[in-house]
Amino acid sequence: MPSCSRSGLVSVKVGDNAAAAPLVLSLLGKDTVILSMQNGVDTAAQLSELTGCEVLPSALYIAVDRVEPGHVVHRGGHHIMLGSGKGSRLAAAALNRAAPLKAEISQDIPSVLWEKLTVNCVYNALSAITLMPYAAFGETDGAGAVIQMVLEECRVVAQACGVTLPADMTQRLHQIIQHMPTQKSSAAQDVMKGRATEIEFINGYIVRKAGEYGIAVPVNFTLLVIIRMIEKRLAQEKLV
Ligand SMILES: NC(=O)C1=CN([C@@H]2O[C@H](COP(=O)(O)OP(=O)(O)OC[C@H]3O[C@@H](n4cnc5c(N)ncnc54)[C@H](OP(=O)(O)O)[C@@H]3O)[C@@H](O)[C@H]2O)C=CC1
Ligand SMILES: CC(C)(CO)C(=O)C(=O)O
Repeated sequence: MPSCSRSGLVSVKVGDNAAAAPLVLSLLGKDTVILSMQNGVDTAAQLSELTGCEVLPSALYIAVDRVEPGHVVHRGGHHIMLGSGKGSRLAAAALNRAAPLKAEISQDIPSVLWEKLTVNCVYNALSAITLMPYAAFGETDGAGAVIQMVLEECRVVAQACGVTLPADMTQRLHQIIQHMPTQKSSAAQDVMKGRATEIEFINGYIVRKAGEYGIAVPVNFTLLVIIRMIEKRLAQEKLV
């Protein structure tokens, strides 16, 4: 018999985990399963450290945009992959009941999270810099080549970390454009709202890991620094 009866979904931006941790803890029941609905490879582990509780990681292929308070637009995708662990079956069942989603449990969540990280490395920064939806990347001369360069850097770093990205990753990236063409990345939404992005946990993660292994990742590094500059400008604009 499963021993967990409730699921708590954490979907604050990763940078807000520390601030949100006391609230998360105050809402926990004895059997609550915490599910991180956040991007990034190690963000569930970070939340687990902050709360002292087991946190299930997940990878979301669901494009949403909170266009105003209380108004969320779904722009495509309906797939969630959960890590396996205490309460994961109940959490997946609850998600499948609550919304027209396809929640599944993966026995190899590190690979799933690295694949999702690669999707985010490719699309989040490009969309945040250009403020364009994913369809634009399929239509812009040269964008495909940039996407491929980001992917190949991620592939080498993933391999150094012990994860082999799927051989058909280029096609998988293309499918993202097909499944959510009108979506602007969560990072683009942050920029449009004048907020800090999660870039340090996306391309920034690749750059840090690449540094540990002595791997050159110039394209990811360039995207990271451009977003840092945009964030700096947004922060300065808030001061005036
Ligand atoms: N948007 C998308 O399509 C996707 C997003 N993700 C991931 O999901 C996560 C959430 O992203 P997204 O939904 O876009 O982010 P949003 O910024 O739209 O939503 C974050 C929410 O967290 C709330 N929040 C912030 N700080 C706290 C706090 N200390 N206590 C309680 N609530 C807090 C915010 O409230 P307030 O508005 O009042 O500040 C806001 O409602 C991210 O990790 C993102 O990478 C993954 C896949 C797709
Ligand atoms: C699924 C996707 C790519 C949707 O835009 C996302 O994870 C994000 O925007 O952060």
